[in-house]
Amino acid sequence: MGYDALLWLSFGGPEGPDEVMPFLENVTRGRGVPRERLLEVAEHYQHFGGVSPINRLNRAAIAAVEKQLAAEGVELPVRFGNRNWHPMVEQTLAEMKADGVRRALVFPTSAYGGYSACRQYDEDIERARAAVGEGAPDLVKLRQFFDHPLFVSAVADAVRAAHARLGDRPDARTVFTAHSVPVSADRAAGPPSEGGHRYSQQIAEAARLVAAEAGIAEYDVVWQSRSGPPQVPWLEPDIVDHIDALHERGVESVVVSPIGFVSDHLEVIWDLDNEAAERAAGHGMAFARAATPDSDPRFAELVVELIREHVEDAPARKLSGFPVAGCTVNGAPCAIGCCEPAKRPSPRPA
Ligand SMILES: CC1=C(CCC(=O)O)c2cc3nc(cc4[nH]c(cc5[nH]c(cc1n2)c(C)c5CCC(=O)O)c(CCC(=O)O)c4C)C(CCC(=O)O)=C3C
Ligand SMILES: [Fe+2]
Repeated sequence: MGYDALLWLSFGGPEGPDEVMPFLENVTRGRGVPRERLLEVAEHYQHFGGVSPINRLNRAAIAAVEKQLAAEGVELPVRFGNRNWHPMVEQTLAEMKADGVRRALVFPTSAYGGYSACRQYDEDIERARAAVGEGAPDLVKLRQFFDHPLFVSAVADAVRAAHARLGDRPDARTVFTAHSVPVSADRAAGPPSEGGHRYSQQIAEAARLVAAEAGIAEYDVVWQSRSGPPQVPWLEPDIVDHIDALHERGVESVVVSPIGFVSDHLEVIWDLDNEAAERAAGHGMAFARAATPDSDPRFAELVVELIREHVEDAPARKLSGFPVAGCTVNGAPCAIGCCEPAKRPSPRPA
């Protein structure tokens, strides 16, 4: 098929208490995130013994994809590399080169466009290839999949299951949440000629598709886990504030679907299962958090389908009218200036 491997490219997370601060420093290097925010987030990790579930979940998802590849008779070894923590993508790519890989597909663990969700993975690819230098494997990134029917149906079933846990109350409110980003980053998301806001538009579209499939007429789209200095505007409302607002409107039960994420990483198990759930409990509201799609068998099918679609040059199976995006070679952006990193405030006055 012209490819020697699949590189599973993810965010990374610490796997012990001593790894938390070095990990956080990698994530926030040069990004103007205040020290206080870093220390606060470090606390969240320390509640779990300094271990984020993200690496374990990626390894489990990779095992499922390996099984699916074998079942479909596709011979493609899968390698795991991260942006911010071990196994670091630079190291993985060096090993791939040593093993004779010349050309690999890349599956990034984000379904969406935007700087943090798409373009930054292109930068990771570029950085890793530069680090490996001469003879670095060519890397072809697979497309964004927020509107793929397998993604949508896996999330929709998880939302249905969460409603069932609350006893299928007709008044239960469905709330979709995704990682907030600076308003400036969302404005810059997508090809410059197409008006920006591609990240928030795709989140809204995925929520619409999931709600339609789950038969939910009314729902909200909100944001979580904002970072950065307080004076910089990020996408709002925040999930926790939104729970207050729902309570004030008399809503008594809520289902929260982390549609912006593929797995239960730390921002899901802390910011939702802890902070948002506690706020709901404080108001006496019933609360259920819908599962993320990575543990659904359809997720492995989705990954293999994206691979086949690419190598067989088959038409993209998708439910939205947004153009196919994200599939580029060796870290090139989708278009000149696409999802350009937003200008970030300097951490210190210049
Ligand atoms: C859009 C988006 C996704 C979804 C797309 C995708 O999945 O890739 C995502 C995923 C994740 N974000 C994660 C963790 C963190 N994100 C941070 C900071 C930031 N995220 C941002 C955006 C996003 N982030 C932004 C604009 C920042 C500000 C700094 C910067 O501009 O880069 C910080 C720094 C501390 C803080 O201030 O929160 C941490 C620790 C983890 C791993 C959790 C674990 O360890 O299990 C995952 C999967
Ligand atoms: Fe993040």
